[in-house]
Amino acid sequence: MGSEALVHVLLVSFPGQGHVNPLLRLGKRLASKGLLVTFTTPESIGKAMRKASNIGEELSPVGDGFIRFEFFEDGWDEDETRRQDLDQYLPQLEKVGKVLIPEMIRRNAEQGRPISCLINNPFIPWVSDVADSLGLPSAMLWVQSCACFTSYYYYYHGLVPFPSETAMEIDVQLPCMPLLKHDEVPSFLYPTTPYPFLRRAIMGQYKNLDKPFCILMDTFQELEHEIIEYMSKISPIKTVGPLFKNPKAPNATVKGDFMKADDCVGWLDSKPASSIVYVSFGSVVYLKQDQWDEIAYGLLNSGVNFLWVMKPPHKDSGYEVLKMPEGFLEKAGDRGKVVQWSPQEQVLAHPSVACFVTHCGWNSTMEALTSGMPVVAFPQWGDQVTDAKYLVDVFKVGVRMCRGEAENKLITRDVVEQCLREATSGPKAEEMKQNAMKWSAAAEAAVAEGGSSDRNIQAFVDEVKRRSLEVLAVSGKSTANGVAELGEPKVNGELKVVS
Ligand SMILES: O=c1c(-c2ccc(O)cc2)coc2cc(O[C@@H]3O[C@H](CO)[C@@H](O)[C@H](O)[C@H]3O)cc(O)c12
Ligand SMILES: O=c1ccn([C@@H]2O[C@H](COP(=O)(O)OP(=O)(O)O)[C@@H](O)[C@H]2O)c(=O)[nH]1
Repeated sequence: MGSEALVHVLLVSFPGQGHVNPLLRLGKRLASKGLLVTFTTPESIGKAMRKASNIGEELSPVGDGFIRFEFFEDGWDEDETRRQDLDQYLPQLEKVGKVLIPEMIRRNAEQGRPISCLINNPFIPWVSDVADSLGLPSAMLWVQSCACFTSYYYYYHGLVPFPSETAMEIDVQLPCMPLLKHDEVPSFLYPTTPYPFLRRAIMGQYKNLDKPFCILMDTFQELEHEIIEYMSKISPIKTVGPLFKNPKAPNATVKGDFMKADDCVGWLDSKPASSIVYVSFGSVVYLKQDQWDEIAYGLLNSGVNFLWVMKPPHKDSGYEVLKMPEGFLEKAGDRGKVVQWSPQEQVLAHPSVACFVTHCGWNSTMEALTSGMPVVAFPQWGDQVTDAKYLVDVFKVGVRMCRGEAENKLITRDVVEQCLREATSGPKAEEMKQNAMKWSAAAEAAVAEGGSSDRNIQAFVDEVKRRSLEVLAVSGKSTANGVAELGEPKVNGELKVVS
């Protein structure tokens, strides 16, 4: 390559799979539009990512730009159990991040790659403070729906009543949104949530919401049209989703999985079209044994083929390792496959898969919609309960199997079987498939050249470039032409170009 000059952005991610995936996808999108992107998250996760995914020291070309990784130590021993407690871990990340991220930024400038903009995802809002203190612009990638963004916004500012200790069961009406029943409001906002630390983590982000100059969102205009338009007047939001589609670099192999995906594509290939139910509850939800058993029997009794993700619990989570019911695997035989982690994007795109039993995490929701995949909604907590409401009642691509963990109700094998049948055959299944295909087409159009999300990404890239000239002029650290020089591979500066 010649002496190309690229504007450099630093992406700082909270160390959760549902946070790393969208931020890394944004990174690839920005790189494909000609930026140099450095992605960073704590080394504890970096280690898992390097082991499971295609990540090395090198600079990876993506479209017109490049992406590279640097990880930072969170200052705790490898086996520190306090990482499981966000009330302890988030302040620790802030303490070390406020020292190490500026050092990383300085080091990059010294190596000829000055950074022009910082982008973070929720739970680590101090990244904007770091940017401010260095005179750099910052942006935030919101990794849930615009509806949830709005719910938290109204809660944070106390604009409407939410369920409270004295009025637990009130419904919530927000502008441009369907009425949310009390248990369809993001559940971290319930007074009784078992995860108050996640409410605090989100509220921490809202406290700093005036700092980023732009709030990018992994959704698209056509999907949440009215609420996006409404919130755009209040907050500088720009929709850029679905991020997992990257038409300019569809084959970029850089991935951020924490666990190596089990091989299951050959098995999917061996099955008839639309014959498989894919079951996955994402990276953090962990069900109880009795519920797991009911799902297992529901799958058996319904007669469908199935691919089921059974991830091991985190060793410090305190969860008991789930077991399949006695004789289950034998009875299922080749009708079913159980894996620890799946290549979900590939699974959802596979013609043998008929529907997706999902916990309705926002990433899974966007991936399902974009892949034209009907869902059976099995939300547990947080934004999942709101996403389930939208999947079923607004986007009309889903059957509801439960209302969330707060209901504390065992969903029996009969209900599981009935939902699976409803989602895989008959008029309802067909209607949902058609709707899903419609969303898939809309999603493709949003990210295609000139589509709503593509225009927003381009505008963002242009803005970052414009601001980078200001930043570098002020800091006086500019290279001759004000941007990073990516000339010959630098052997000392860990910049090796692979093509
Ligand atoms: O990784 C975590 C951690 C965590 C805890 C300790 C630690 O050391 C590291 C990480 C805590 O809560 C989470 C909550 C999440 O909710 C998920 O967040 C997504 C994005 O906000 C949503 O779309 C999904 O619906 C929702 O299930 C996703 C996560 O990845 C995590
Ligand atoms: O077996 C699996 C399960 C999940 N995922 C990915 O992990 C992410 C999970 O994010 P989501 O928001 O759906 O849920 P969370 O794990 O944050 O609750 C999504 O991008 C999925 O594609 C995957 O690749 N393989």
